[in-house]
Amino acid sequence: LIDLIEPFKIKVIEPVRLVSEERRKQAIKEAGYNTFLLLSEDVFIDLLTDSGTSAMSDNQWAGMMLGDEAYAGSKNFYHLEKAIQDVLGYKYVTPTHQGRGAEHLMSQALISEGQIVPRNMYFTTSKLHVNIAGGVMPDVIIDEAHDPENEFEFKGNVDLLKLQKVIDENGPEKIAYVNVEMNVNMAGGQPVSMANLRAVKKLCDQYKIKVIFDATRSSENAYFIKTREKEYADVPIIDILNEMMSYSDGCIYSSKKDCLVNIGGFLATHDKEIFEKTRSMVVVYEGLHTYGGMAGRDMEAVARGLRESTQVSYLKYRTNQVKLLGDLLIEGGVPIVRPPGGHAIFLNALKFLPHLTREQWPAQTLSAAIYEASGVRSMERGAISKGRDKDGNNIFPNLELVRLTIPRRVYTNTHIEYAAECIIDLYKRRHEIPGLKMVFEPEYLRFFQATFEQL
Ligand SMILES: CC1=C(O)/C(=C\N=C(/Cc2ccc(O)c(F)c2)C(=O)O)C(COP(=O)(O)O)=CN1
Repeated sequence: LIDLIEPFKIKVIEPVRLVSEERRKQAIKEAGYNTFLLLSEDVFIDLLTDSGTSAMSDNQWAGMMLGDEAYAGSKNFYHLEKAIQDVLGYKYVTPTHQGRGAEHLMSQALISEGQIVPRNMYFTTSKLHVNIAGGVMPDVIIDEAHDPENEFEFKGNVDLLKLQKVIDENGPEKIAYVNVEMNVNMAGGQPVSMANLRAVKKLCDQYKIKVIFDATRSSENAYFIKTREKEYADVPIIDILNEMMSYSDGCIYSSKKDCLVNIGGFLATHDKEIFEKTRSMVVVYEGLHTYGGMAGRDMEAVARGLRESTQVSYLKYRTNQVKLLGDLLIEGGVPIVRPPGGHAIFLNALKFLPHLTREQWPAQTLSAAIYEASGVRSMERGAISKGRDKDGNNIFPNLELVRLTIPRRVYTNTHIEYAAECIIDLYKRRHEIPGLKMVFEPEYLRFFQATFEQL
């Protein structure tokens, strides 16, 4: 039990309720079988996302009362800047309203038309911002990451041969930067090893190619380095993070995950030129360079949350709670991505619903069916999220997944057990689940607003 014990006691609660089965059937129909379109009040256990859904600590709430809402020079910005310098080791910080704000600035600052940004598997908003800036994002993740059953413990790693090939085929000047995500979301929350980060930087330095991290879940990645790379077993998380970030020129960071807050983002860098470029742009799109679309109180919460996220007792509890869900589902015979990720468990919808064709959207179908059966909300992370290729054809990735994303410090293990039990029950009657057809498709990031009907 010691591995699961919460390093906190609960001071404030928010009531949740399980609405009737009849209401759930109606609610998911009204939502067009898209869990993004459900009302929060109809959701019992919300495993849609870990983004912005964490519970803050009393230390963070106290910080909210200390918001310096000066337009310029807010003291909370300097607390945020200091926290980033201490925890991540970057000297320069540009605040943004959330991760997408940082992705927008970084892409616009570093990418010119036709350039290439190789990345260890795509992320939806990251890829879109690269495309908007005129770039393309080839996938350079290791092959193991595309195999849901492969148990390699660093499935987020960059495949150095694939990266070398992209450089050789296009020439280093065509590479805007190499983009490395930590605890790769679309691969199942899979970490990158320190050895791999070091090797990527070494390769890029040979060609003077910049390395930009997506450090959004870097605290959880640091914990996996500490527990899976033996030379780091006795190294403090903050030192592991500093070393990780030393293998980059800068990062974008959505604070809404590992920083344990409801809103916020930033861009941080060692490189004064990148800083000057993004700092001059932030005033166009986000706000002054000392608030970037956040209130002073929110910057204070991020500063305190970033430091809290490096506590081993917290990271141990957090990642073991995710693993608990994975272990229960494996015990129940449910096909999931292995090994369990840092922030979520991903169901393999192709194996869960083998009677459906890809055009019946197995992951979308499963996500809707789980809500109807249990009031648990999950997220489609398969072909609907992947979208269409440049010729407008649907892409059907190997990973047709449903993400069960565990918010930080929110749910008890009883909630986790309830979710597992319901999904195992659904698995036993999986052949009864009908497929879906898409009836509305928006232009951008279709998974947020597309609607479906049951076949
Ligand atoms: C690794 C990375 C992210 O995970 C991320 C966000 N993630 C979300 C929210 C989300 C985003 C895109 C979707 O297709 C999605 F359905 C859900 C999530 O749930 O996982 C962002 C962007 O950070 P912002 O959300 O603060 O702007 C940048 N980088």
